[in-house]
Amino acid sequence: MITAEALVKRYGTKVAVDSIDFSVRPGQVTGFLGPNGAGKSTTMRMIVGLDRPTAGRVEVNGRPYREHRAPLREVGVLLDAKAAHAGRSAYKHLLSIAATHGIGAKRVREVIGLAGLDSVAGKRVGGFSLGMGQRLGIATALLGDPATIILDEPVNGLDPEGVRWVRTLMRSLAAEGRTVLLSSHLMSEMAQTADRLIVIGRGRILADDAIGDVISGATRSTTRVRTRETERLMATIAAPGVVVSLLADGAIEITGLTAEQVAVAASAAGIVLHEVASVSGSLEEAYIALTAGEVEYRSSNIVQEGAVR
Ligand SMILES: Nc1ncnc2c1ncn2[C@@H]1O[C@H](COP(=O)(O)OP(=O)(O)OP(=O)(O)O)[C@@H](O)[C@H]1O
Repeated sequence: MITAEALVKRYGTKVAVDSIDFSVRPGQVTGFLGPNGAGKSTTMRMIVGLDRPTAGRVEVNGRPYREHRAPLREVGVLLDAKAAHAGRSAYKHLLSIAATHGIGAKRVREVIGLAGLDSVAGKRVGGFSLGMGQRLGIATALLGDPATIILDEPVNGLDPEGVRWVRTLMRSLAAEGRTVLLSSHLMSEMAQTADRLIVIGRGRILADDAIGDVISGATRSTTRVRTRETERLMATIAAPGVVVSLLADGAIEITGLTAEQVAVAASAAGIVLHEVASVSGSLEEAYIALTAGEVEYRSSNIVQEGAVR
């Protein structure tokens, strides 16, 4: 469990984290999202005692990180995958960290296997690809078999198999009752991995909820219908607040009525529907909507994607 109360970090006049409160619960994967410069890394660094809060507090399992007697066994962290000593082998790197924390060589071999590094364990870390470095970073985070795991962009540089591995690993760690906090800019991946989301922008919390509620709160659901009697259906369902758009593929998209309401109205009018479906928004749409006014670094020419209307 991670809890933050009125947590603030200022660098000179720059407010990186602006008095935020949140809790990250055990048994779930919590996604940490926000535009570049939103304050995610700063918050994660404060959680693990690498940065001192300007005000407020943040605790892991009821205590500030630094006050834990065996922090590596309490919290596993991946903040910078390039942090490993380049001249050492992966095995020696892990062994040296393990040795200073009273962790045995057996656990080192376990995490090497868990991270899929068996075949390269004896190779110099300096020659590792970005993906191998990420795997080593995750192995390091798991070394102390911690109850809380914090990973900043863990899938960065991983191939599709590696991305899936991280997803499965995070889900299974949460299923074991651990607390998992994960940042990523990959929305589709986050949508498949996280149970809850904390979204921040310019150091403030924009959303903190179950992922489905974040999406439904920030996007609108539409009803997608296909019929040979498009015009009659449009006349049947016409009402204030109901907006109908004809899509390029011949289907129609309706806002303001649920799929059930459309089906009932069509049935009462004797209109045959070939397709009727409720289409909810995506996490990417929700994220873009939530962070629209909060982006520090934005490209000047944003192309709107979407259906032809
Ligand atoms: N050591 C520092 N000195 C001064 N400003 C800093 C420092 N570290 C971070 N900042 C600023 O604080 C803000 C938050 O940065 P942070 O790295 O936490 O964002 P982030 O959400 O992790 O971004 P990204 O997605 O790009 O990693 C940014 O405006 C950043 O420039």
